[in-house]
Amino acid sequence: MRYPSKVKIVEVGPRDGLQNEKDIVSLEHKVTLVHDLANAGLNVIETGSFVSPKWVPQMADSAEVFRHISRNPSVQYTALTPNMKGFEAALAANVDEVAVFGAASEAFSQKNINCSIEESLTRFEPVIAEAQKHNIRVRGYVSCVLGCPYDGFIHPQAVANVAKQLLDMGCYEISLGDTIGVGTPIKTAEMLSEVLTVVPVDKLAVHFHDTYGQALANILIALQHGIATIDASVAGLGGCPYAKGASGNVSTEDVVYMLHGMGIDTGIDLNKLVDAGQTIMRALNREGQSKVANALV
Ligand SMILES: CC(C)(COP(=O)([O-])OP(=O)([O-])OC[C@H]1O[C@@H](n2cnc3c(N)ncnc32)[C@H](O)[C@@H]1OP(=O)([O-])[O-])[C@@H](O)C(=O)NCCC(=O)NCCSC(=O)C[C@@](C)(O)CC(=O)[O-]
Repeated sequence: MRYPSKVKIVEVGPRDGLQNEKDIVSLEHKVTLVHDLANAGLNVIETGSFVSPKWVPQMADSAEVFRHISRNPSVQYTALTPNMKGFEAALAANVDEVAVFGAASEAFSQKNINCSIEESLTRFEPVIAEAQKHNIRVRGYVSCVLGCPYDGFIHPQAVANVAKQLLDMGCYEISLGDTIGVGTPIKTAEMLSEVLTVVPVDKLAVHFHDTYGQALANILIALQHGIATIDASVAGLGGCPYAKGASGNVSTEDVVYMLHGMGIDTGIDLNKLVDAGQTIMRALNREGQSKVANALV
């Protein structure tokens, strides 16, 4: 079996990780987290989200987070932008890269961004066009690729359709999100095989939540399909406020440990990453979800 020799980790902890925290995390803790992650060698950090503060109050200070971070030139500091209002705020905050986020499930699209899949793609069009004018790369997320909290089963063809449309619209990378972490390895393989008929492997990323403890097994399947970009969240922080019951993302520490154990390079210092996770979990006053971090500590 051939595996990629190098994997890009997209660290989503400061955004996907923190967005579901009930108590507002202080600006200082958010900034420290971003700095610690950059120090650990992460070079793509999803730092915030320019969404409605009524919908996701925890992300209301994203512009402030961007203003207060000291930027490491080798790091891309990215953010979610669901519409032009979000994109304009991201531009003002000097974000390096933005992401639009669609879904393979109609019900989730309505609950999460208050519009149908088709309407969401129409809203993304000007965001992508404007980003291109400013030489800002746009990532496209597809949520609920292996199941939806409202619609249940999602057909792989539905995932492939949205992924292909986002690619054709100009997204440079498509991240396939198992938003509620229900996927299992064979289902993951079936979904990836379908998406790979329309999206080249070097344009794909995977984004697993670990609700049912399947994330690492599913990531292994993605690696076997040649996918070399993996989203993860330090200490396994996370969950989506519009996907009830969804637990955190797969923890970055666990992914890095597995990849290094397979001889795959990530450029990340695992000990510094574990420290970053410990620091944010102390601030949140609870234990992190990373098995590797808990074992090492
Ligand atoms: C998309 C909207 C805004 C539509 O929400 P809406 O209510 O339909 O929007 P609207 O255009 O009618 O505007 C309503 C109000 O929101 C304001 N507004 C409008 N846009 C913005 C903006 N960008 N930034 C700040 N404010 C904004 C707007 O100005 C107005 O303010 P008001 O006049 O009432 O005071 C809303 O549904 C929303 O913000 N949703 C975000 C939900 C979200 O962030 N979910 C979590 C991220 S997705 C996820 O976690 C999954 C992922 C990506 O990780 C992958 C995976 O795990 O699978």
